[in-house]
Amino acid sequence: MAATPTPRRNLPDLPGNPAAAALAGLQLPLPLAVAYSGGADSTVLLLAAVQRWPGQVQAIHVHHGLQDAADTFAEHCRQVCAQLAIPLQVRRVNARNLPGESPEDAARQARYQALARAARDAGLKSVLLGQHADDQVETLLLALSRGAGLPGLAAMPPVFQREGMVFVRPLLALGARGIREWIAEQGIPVIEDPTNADTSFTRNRIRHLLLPALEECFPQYRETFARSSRHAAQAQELLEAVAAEDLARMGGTPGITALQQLARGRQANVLRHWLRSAHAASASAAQLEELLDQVADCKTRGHQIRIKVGEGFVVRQGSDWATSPEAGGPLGIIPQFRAPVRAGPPPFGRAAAFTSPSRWH
Ligand SMILES: Nc1ncnc2c1ncn2[C@@H]1O[C@H](COP(=O)(O)OP(=O)(O)OP(=O)(O)O)[C@@H](O)[C@H]1O
Repeated sequence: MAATPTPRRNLPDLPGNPAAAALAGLQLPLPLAVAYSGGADSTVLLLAAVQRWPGQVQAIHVHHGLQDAADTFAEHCRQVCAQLAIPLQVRRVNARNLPGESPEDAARQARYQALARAARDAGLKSVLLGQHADDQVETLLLALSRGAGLPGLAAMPPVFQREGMVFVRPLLALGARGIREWIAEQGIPVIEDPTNADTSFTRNRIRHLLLPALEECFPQYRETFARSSRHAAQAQELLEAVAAEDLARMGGTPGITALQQLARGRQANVLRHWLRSAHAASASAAQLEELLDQVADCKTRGHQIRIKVGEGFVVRQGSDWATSPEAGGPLGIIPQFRAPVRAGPPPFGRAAAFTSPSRWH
């Protein structure tokens, strides 16, 4: 639904908004959107944004259609935005998860796509998201609970691009409590998503059980955990750069001889990068270990490699044998993604058939 321009009225004076300081020094491409769920965090962000950039801010609400309450959420957002004279778009998405995909991931993917498109359609240049320091800690703990590597431990980036749109998370240094307390004092209604209390979701168990314990044990945990995430993000950038160089030296596809000349950790790094960048795929730790073992064992012409990764297979490509003499004779084989043997579904396309790495939060 397109944004309905509404006559601008003066916003109520709302001093002490904790998000105001977070936006004060920010220079962002304007006009911009606030991703407005109707919850406390994005409401506080929306209020701070319209005061920081008067006349340059619109709200976008994504109607997930997953809960019965979704219509009520959208209606709530309409009413608040109408009262504050903030233009609002409501976008409906199909957020149902595919087999093997988590419902939260599916909803998140659909939401970011809808936000990027809605912002672009309205000529907006960036989108602000309301995740705060507690969300960041929850994301880090979720990553730890899955045994994630550096990309997961880096948690949510403060700025990223998706579908050509710049997304910004300006509240990552703010704790949830200050936000909640401030909005409660303003008498501005906010949505309390009923699923937030449902402890069958791991994130909610972290919020309700772990964070209070962390608070007692390490009162500074928000800052220190965030610092660790920044270290992880920086280290990951370095690893990406090394992997890109290694892959470029191999001509864009990992050759076995070239891989064998690298230390095992560096092989893993370049293979992960190749899978992600060329195939939008990610290997589990076990799959990658198996692939590395196979690469190490690959010493004869007849050695086959065929390892399942995501929805596809990494195989040793017989056809590339003859075309890669520079890779060192018989071991110059290039493993590539290929469909499993002919029976069954048609060969996989480059990206679509593989599970994407979960980098979007
Ligand atoms: N339905 C939605 N429509 C638009 N933006 C959303 C929606 N759901 C979430 N977002 C954006 O993503 C951010 C993080 O989402 P999350 O699910 O953690 O928040 P929430 O608990 O639904 O709401 P809030 O963060 O506003 O309290 C929100 O702050 C908001 O900016």
